[in-house]
Amino acid sequence: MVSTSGDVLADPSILSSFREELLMMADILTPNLKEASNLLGGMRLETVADMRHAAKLLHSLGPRSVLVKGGDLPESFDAVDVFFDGEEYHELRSPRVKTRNTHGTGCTLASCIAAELAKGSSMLSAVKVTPLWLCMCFYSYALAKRYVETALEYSKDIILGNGAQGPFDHFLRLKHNSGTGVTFSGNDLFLYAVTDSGMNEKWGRPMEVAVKEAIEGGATIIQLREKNAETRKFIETAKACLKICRPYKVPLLINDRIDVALASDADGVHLGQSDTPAQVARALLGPEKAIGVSCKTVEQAHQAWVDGADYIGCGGVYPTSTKANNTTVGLDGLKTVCLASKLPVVAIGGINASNAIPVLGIGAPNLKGVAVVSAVFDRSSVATETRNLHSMLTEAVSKAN
Ligand SMILES: Cc1ncc(COP(=O)(O)OP(=O)(O)O)c(N)n1
Ligand SMILES: Cc1nc(C(=O)O)sc1CCOP(=O)(O)O
Repeated sequence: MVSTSGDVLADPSILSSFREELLMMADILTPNLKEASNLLGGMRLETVADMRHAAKLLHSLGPRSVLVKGGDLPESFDAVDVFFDGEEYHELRSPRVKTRNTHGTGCTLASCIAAELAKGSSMLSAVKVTPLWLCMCFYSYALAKRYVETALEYSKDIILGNGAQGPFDHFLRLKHNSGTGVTFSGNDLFLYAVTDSGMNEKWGRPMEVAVKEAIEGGATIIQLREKNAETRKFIETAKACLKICRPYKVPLLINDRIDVALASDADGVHLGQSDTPAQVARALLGPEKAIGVSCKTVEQAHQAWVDGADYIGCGGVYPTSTKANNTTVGLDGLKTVCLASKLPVVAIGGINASNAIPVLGIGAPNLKGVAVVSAVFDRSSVATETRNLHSMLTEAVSKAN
């Protein structure tokens, strides 16, 4: 209706249609201060308390939840938004990004919320208007706000056009990969090789050799899983392996250790349920690094998505002797988690060339591949075993399509 800079984008005659027809159909209403004021007959909005009052009044007009955006609130150093779901208020604050490039932030935020809600649509329609639905709306908003903040920060110094405001850059994620040339996608999970130093020692192979052979055999992503390495040695190993992975554009993730991922500029981390929460990892690593989370249940898979993870690892599919006391979820457990997950999934646990095909055959489109340790690293030739597994998986997938 009205841009943050004050430009009127729709004729005031539209207000009555908004109030009488549109608002009661809306899942969420996301006015900026000027729009909220217009919808409420010119009410003055100068403080966060005013915004809370406005959110409540707007909610009474029909939308299921309201987000009053305070990006241009005069009395605040922070960007404060007020979210109201009819029962509870949430305030989200973030430092104001000093930039003229704010054109389109409101539309982007709303589109991002819509996209996040759409990604969860099956669960939304299943639970209808329950508290969980309201949570979904709030979390969609929180993810959208993080995206907008990151894009604003990324494009704050761009000089484009002569207007009072400039555009901000929506495509940062496509362009910005810290210059590494590696951007994670779900398809990277196809053949996930997870290292094990004990197995390397047994076969007399340095880690770098094992990683190189796995990549040459067709591994599409590597995870360094070093349970006993000293921190400095772990960082050095990670840096050495990154030199091998980068030319192939194969992402290299670090198991558990965010400090090692940061110090080595690895492409991300894989976290278990008792490790650093993914939400904290995301805040520490930023938006470009990949984050995977181990999940055995539907609830854990939902939380991983909410926390901003990029994929989940689900297992143990079969019993394994690589990880002590690991609970097996079986093919049925894997399928249940996959069908509930909005993130891509990689299956793990006891998978090898003799039993991988039924895993890919469970009938879950977001199951993107298998993660293996002993099937490739506890073998005399890592390259040969990886190549065999890769060609078997490729053949199985092409037959299924
Ligand atoms: C791809 C993938 N999936 C699951 C795991 C297991 O991680 P976690 O639960 O943290 O257990 P440990 O690996 O730390 O023993 C994984 N590493 N990779
Ligand atoms: C590291 C790990 N995580 C698992 C889980 O179920 O989350 S199973 C596992 C070990 C997988 O080793 P292998 O391929 O040799 O069975």
